[in-house]
Amino acid sequence: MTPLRIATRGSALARAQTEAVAASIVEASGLEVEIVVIQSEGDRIKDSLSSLGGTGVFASALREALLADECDVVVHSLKDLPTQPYPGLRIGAVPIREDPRDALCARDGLSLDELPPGARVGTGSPRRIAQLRAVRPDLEIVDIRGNIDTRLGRVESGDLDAVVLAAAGLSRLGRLDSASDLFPLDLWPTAPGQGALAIEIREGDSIPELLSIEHPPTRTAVFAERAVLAALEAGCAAPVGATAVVDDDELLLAATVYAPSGAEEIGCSRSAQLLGDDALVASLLGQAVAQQLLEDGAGEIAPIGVPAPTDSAPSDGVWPGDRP
Ligand SMILES: NCc1[nH]cc(CCC(=O)O)c1CC(=O)O
Repeated sequence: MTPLRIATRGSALARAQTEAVAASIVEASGLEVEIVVIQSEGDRIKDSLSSLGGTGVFASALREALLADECDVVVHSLKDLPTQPYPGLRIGAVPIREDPRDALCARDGLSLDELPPGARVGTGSPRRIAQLRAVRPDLEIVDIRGNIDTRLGRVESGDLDAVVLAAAGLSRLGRLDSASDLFPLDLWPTAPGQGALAIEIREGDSIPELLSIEHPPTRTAVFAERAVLAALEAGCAAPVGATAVVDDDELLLAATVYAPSGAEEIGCSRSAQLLGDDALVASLLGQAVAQQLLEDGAGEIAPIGVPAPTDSAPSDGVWPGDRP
């Protein structure tokens, strides 16, 4: 039997999460697997992400490999996938989500409140910048990029007082001990899909073994979060946080759009009963939240597109996640 070829980016985080996915597939199905490492443009280029020309730089090399039959399955960080569906591909599984919160990794175990005035905090994400400015306008925010170890290294070297990173990434790399503060989602919603993975496959393929790693409540929650961004027509520079959770038969969704300066924010939360077509409910709830945000003026405070949402549900595709 030929092994299932599972492709990943080459970063330590991507490899760690792909190895975990591969291990659960093997454990659940006994399938033989092979991990294929693919270099992406996003990994090679060290400039700021915004100069790379939009979303999807991390995903595109992997997707091309999938379409070229160089692999059978691709593991992505869901929040890095653009919202539009990719022709010929679909999301074959969404595994159970890790902690979706953002973490502060500060020197001396400091919390955000305890950072001294003017402390230097590194992040490249417009959402995190706006959130930091909103609560601590005195901080000096330093635009950084690079992988998680590089970012943590800038705190260890004393160059920065702190960085903000996803708890999920820290956890997957065994670095959660570096987190000195975990931000509650109700005050600090994170990127749509943060903490979740997308297992992408070719549209026409059927890989029943993937069912063993599918977690339907995670899929429903992240699709609702994605639907907000898709309906906001938010570009990659849009400071938008969204967080959804499935509780019994209820889907709860909250989203906030920030002015880049952090001086203003507009939030909305809604819930819906899950009775049947969960993907449709997720999509409609996301659209309703986005529409409310736009009615409340989100388009005036943040760089987002503002066409009125149509009454057709968006496909289950992908959306412009925020940047690292
Ligand atoms: N933008 C890069 C990226 N993509 C996924 C994660 C973390 C893991 C996840 O959210 O699933 C990170 C790093 C970060 O934001 O700190």
